[in-house]
Amino acid sequence: MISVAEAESIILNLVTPIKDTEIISLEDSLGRILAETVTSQLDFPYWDNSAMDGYAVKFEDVAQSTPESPTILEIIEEIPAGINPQKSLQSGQASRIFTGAMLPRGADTIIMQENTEKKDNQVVILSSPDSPQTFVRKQGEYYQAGSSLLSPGILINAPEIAVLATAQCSTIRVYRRPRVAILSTGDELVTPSQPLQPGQIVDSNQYALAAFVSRLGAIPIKLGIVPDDKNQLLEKMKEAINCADFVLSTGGVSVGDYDYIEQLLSELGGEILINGIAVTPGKPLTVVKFTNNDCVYFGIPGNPVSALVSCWRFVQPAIRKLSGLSADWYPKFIKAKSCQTLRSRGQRETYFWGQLQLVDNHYEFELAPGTQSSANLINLAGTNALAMLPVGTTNINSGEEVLVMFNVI
Ligand SMILES: Nc1nc2c(c(=O)[nH]1)N[C@H]1C(S)=C(S)[C@@H](COP(=O)(O)OP(=O)(O)OC[C@H]3O[C@@H](n4cnc5c(N)ncnc54)[C@H](O)[C@@H]3O)O[C@H]1N2
Ligand code: MOO
Ligand SMILES: [Mg+2]
Repeated sequence: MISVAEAESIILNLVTPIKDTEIISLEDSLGRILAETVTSQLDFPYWDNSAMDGYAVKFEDVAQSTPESPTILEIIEEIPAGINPQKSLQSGQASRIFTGAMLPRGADTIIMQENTEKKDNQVVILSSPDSPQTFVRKQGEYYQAGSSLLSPGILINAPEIAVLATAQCSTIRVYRRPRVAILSTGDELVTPSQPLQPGQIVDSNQYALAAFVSRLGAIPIKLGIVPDDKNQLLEKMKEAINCADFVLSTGGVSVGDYDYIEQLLSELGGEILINGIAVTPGKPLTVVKFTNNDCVYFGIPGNPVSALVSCWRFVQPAIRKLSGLSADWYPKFIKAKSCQTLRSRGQRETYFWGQLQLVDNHYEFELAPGTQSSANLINLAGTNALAMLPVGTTNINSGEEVLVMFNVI
């Protein structure tokens, strides 16, 4: 068996990022990966404008103002936001102005309303600003037209959408979404709506993995349940390999008489790169490459917790790289105080599921209550993190520090 670090590196080396792109609207861009450098022909701010409700003035007019010796200026214009000022300020004059409104020609300073008194068409300036340009947002201060605004390979979330909208990018070039085929294998499996006969079990993996794939911005292609029958499996596996960038099948990767996946992958011409990792849960994870069409096949263990932990630890970085993200592929770990004693045999990198919480300015890991068994998916709900004991560590006492992987979705 290979180590988790070796497996991670084999998997990431195997993955070629998607190159195909498509043009989509800004409205549809949430969760997509930008495929081009975005530049704008507009400066930002677009023009000099006011940061306060108040008066636009010439600094030299008001530089000596105090409550005892105020400056009185004539108000020549009112400039709400969205209006193009019509008048140029001369010495001794002010324009009434509001937050976000364009500065009139001749003005270089804003006096906030609280430091003034209005008398008919005059304003009394009661205090001096520190310097010219006070409360002026200068054109191009945040961004100059033509320079790079956003780089390819970034994930588009609310902040990026704000930037794209302000740059008037109504259409955007993004990488196409990865296609991930999902199939569940096992004679014992039924769908959540089928009545359960003795010995059967509901296929939870199909739904959990589809949700996981969607959360990563990829397209899940649910191919359903396939019985432990070599011919049917072979056909479904072929279909999966031909329709997707990645295949995630669950079950049939251990050593039982009905565990056919590895044998069938060889028959299909796949090159088996991983067939067992020193990790728990998830030991029998099998990773296979198909050279003829770039497809990567993940034979994921059937136990429901093993399936999700394998996805979080090994498939997630691979989908991130595949999707065109330029960085941020790897799982994220931080140190946290363990609220329970964690025990492992020390022979495999061991993952425990539970919740990471910020308590009084430090992170704590709360183990999911009940049995930590790879067949017990019942206590998975609420899981947002995995505590990890490396090979060689057999015990973390309650109150001691443990490494916690927190990008668990
Ligand atoms: N002699 C050995 N037996 C097992 C070993 C071993 O090293 N030697 N490893 C164990 C470990 S660890 C795991 S993990 C499992 C992996 O099993 P498979 O990937 O072959 O999966 P199955 O045998 O098909 O099923 C295992 C388990 O999971 C349930 N299951 C399967 N598919 C689903 C699904 N879609 N939704 C929900 N639950 C599912 C299935 O009913 C079994 O209970 O092997 C151990 N055995
Ligand atoms: O490794 Mo299995 O994945 O522990 O249950
Ligand atoms: Mg099995």
